[in-house]
Amino acid sequence: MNLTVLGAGAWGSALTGLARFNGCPVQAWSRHGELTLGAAIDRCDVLLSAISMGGVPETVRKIQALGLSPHTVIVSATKGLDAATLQTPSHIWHDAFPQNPIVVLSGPNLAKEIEDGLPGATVVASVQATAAQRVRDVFASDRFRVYTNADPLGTELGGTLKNVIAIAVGVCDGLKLGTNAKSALITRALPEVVRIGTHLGGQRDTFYGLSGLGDMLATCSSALSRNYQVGYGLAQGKTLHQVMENLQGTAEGVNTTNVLMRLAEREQISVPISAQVYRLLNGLVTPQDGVVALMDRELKPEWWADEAKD
Ligand SMILES: NC(=O)C1=CN([C@@H]2O[C@H](COP(=O)(O)OP(=O)(O)OC[C@H]3O[C@@H](n4cnc5c(N)ncnc54)[C@H](OP(=O)(O)O)[C@@H]3O)[C@@H](O)[C@H]2O)C=CC1
Ligand SMILES: O=C(CO)COP(=O)(O)O
Repeated sequence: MNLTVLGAGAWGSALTGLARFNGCPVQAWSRHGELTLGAAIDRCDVLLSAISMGGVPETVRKIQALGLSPHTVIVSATKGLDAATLQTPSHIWHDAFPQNPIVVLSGPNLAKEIEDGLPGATVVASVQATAAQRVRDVFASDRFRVYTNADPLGTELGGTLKNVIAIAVGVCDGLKLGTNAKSALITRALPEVVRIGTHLGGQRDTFYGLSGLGDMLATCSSALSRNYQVGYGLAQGKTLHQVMENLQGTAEGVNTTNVLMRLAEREQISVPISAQVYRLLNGLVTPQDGVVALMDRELKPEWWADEAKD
């Protein structure tokens, strides 16, 4: 099975390494490399995109113009939301290539740990089980367990929404608010992610699995996470511009937060934690005042029978 990986950033490189470890022939394409996009997509069985969200629509358009075999399985490993359409990356791929099987790959996968050969697990999700299984077999090894799942949207949204929460948790740690506060924040963020994700069409159980809770725990508990680093830097009094200038790689949560707030307003979904992250990123609140706003919220039962309530 021939694999082409689009994007030679941290995640694309780690996934290329995992496939090569399994003996899979891999071509890695990046816009600055020597391999042309035409040659990269020619005769590939699996085309995996690890391009950051901002580059997905442009790359999809280029591949549409070149033409892609309808038999090629497309794998989206991007965790973001498109600012123009408010869509997920796999939706953009599906709209452009409706004949092709689409698989989402997402999980608690800090690229650096995978590059270091540490054990980990992920989810490959598709409405076409055989496509998910083919992708599983490309990446699964004794260092990387790959689970299949039939809910690509829920899998993708879990990986995307946790980036917003990782910014909030970075703030919490940057302000040295303690382990109790951090545990409360992550735990209360979970129903928020479930509320948004299920409203948008993901299945509830998916958000409690590897691609939901699993990825939230990884990203919120590691200083390797770029999104966590954004929150941490803001809590130290840096401006967003200063934080982004010094960041190694992409922190999708910044763009995702802005897109999420537009979605939440349009769909009337209550997102109290994400709303404070939005206000912080847009200079409408200080980190300290964001904490006060969350602590001052009306007291309520921990669980509502109606999950749409916060
Ligand atoms: N790093 C991680 O641990 C993980 C990351 N992800 C997700 O994977 C995605 C990529 O992350 P990561 O690899 O870390 O980010 P990086 O910043 O390291 O790499 C981003 C990649 O996207 C490419 N790219 C950006 N814009 C364009 C464009 N217009 N056309 C073509 N290529 C483009 C970059 O190319 P160039 O180098 O030429 O700029 C680069 O290869 C993100 O959505 C992230 O959330 C998911 C799981 C783990
Ligand atoms: O998605 C990730 C881990 O699963 C990587 O997180 P960051 O993008 O915050 O580094």
